[in-house]
Amino acid sequence: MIRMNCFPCFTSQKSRNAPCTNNNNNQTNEHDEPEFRPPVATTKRVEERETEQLPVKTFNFRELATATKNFRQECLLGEGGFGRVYKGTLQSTGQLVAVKQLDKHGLHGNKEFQAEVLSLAKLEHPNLVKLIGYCGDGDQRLLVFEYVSGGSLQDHLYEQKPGEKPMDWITRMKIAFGAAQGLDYLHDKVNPPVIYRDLKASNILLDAEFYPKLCDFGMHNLEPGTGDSLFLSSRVMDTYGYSAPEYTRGEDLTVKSDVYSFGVVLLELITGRRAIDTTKPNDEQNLVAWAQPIFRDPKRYPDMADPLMKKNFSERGLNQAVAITSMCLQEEPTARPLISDVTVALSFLSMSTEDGIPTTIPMSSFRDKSMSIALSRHGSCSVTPFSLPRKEEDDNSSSSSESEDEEEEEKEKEKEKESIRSMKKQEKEETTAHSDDESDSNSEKGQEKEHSQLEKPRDSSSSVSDSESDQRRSIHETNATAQSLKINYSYSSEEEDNERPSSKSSSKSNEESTFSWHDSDKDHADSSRNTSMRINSLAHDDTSRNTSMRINILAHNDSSRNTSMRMNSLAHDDDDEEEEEEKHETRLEHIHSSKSEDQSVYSDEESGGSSLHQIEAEEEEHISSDND
Ligand SMILES: Nc1ncnc2c1ncn2[C@@H]1O[C@H](COP(=O)(O)OP(=O)(O)OP(=O)(O)O)[C@@H](O)[C@H]1O
Repeated sequence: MIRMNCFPCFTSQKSRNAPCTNNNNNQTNEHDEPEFRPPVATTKRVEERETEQLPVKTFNFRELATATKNFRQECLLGEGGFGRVYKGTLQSTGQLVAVKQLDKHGLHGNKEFQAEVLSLAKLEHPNLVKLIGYCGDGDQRLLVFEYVSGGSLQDHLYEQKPGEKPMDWITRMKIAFGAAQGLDYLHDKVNPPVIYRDLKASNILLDAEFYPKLCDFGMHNLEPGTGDSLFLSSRVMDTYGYSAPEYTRGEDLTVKSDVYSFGVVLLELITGRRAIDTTKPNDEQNLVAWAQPIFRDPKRYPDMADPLMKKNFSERGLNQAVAITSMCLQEEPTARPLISDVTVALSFLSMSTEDGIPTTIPMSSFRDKSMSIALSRHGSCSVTPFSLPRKEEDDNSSSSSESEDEEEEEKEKEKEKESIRSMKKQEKEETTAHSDDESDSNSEKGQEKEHSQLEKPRDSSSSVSDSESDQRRSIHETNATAQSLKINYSYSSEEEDNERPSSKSSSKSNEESTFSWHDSDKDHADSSRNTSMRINSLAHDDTSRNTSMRINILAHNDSSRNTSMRMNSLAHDDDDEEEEEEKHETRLEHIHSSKSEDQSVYSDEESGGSSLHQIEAEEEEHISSDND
């Protein structure tokens, strides 16, 4: 039923005839002339004021009725769980807006509504649809948002217009990156964190340049009929396919539930398949259920990709994206990565690598170990178990009390344990699944290693819009930060503990290392055996001596050769899991070689000790850090 259609006096003959573009894919630019301008005399604003200290306006109902041509059908953009959404033009400024008319079931009181609106208005980020204002006249509950002209991600993935080109890989990764940034803002930059609860492809809107903006965030308390099972069930149906397993188990939702939903969206971007598609055969209708067995079989990753992309993507990038996705879709919430870590990883994947420059994700970029563990597991980095300190955000924690630090560390350890448990569980499943095809499994390991190396971004020089350039600046900053990060790495968790900012400084805390990974990629034929890892151990001691150690990992199994350094990852012993988890650590121990002093063996015991990589280590001593 169409509501609020009783304002004929606000609609001129001209406006009746004027088309109200309700095609949300019409690429209308916000700066274009608005297509509808009712006569000034009939649309005089009764009231518009800035709500105290907040960039949100109150609109009266007439104003919004005018903007949407009395909520005419032709202005209807669509109807969702909250109510109908109309495209409109604010008469006072000519700005295009989306007016969301909240369903009146379970109507919230005016004060309650206002309070919700004010807290919504505080959420501002380039990747979130901006709330411009609201109307709470009488029993009206309307929200006015910026209009996003390009339609939703769902439209572009599944409801393409004739002649519309399918989205390419980089565009998809950029959309994922932008959406992750929006979510990261809600989870990490807002206090208290906002759980989105409703992340899905139809809630990711795209502007004319495919810049993503999340909508319907923070609206939980405005849901119609909250507490009314009839209305709740219709929304759950809509979100079905995106909801985390804990939701179906009746547990509380957390930020990690959003990470799960994000994983589903990422999977949709990669595969071009809907989260739920009832037109597909039974075993393919639920996207995650369909994808789970494929996650364990990297050989099948390329078949997973959206056929519309016609394999126009780097296989390595695909493998990394799938690795991130499968991590987000872990059954156990605590085993899923932080969205901030997903964001960092996607910042690298959303960079074009057409020039074939080897790319790097510094492990130090990740705040939580689960992401580096996941990427390591998918062969993106073999040197997982370095104990990494948290990123620069934690610098702020120096002001926190010691008990908070301890609590934080406990949580970290718990998360790490959970990740390892989850990995082991999955590894066991894989072992069972592949026990009848050992040779395949071996070749997979090789393939994973070959294709899943981490990528180094390069700057894009194309001209961009303001918002996009902001985003690129942000990408650049992220990368610059990541690349310049010095890892205070330690060889055991005890040592790591000693290196926490809150700890008393020790000589170890002054040992800083930069870590970069040069990938062996198919694209670089000759380098396929020469994955080179450069570790610059910068000893900031009184003599300012920098020790730079170069380690080349040669991807073959000849362990008998030339060893001077051994890296043991002690995280794998089924007999004594708890103890091993405590020992989750990497050791560098120098062992002697019969042939050469400058080569090493990297022993990855996590993979059953079967993969030994030759490491060539050359120690260079620099007199000053200037030489680095
Ligand atoms: N700010 C906006 N700019 C442009 N179009 C919008 C905007 N907000 C919503 N829309 C469009 O309006 C329609 C309804 O959106 P709405 O968010 O209410 O529902 P939904 O996302 O389809 O479902 P749900 O409410 O269950 O999430 C969708 O087609 C959506 O793309």
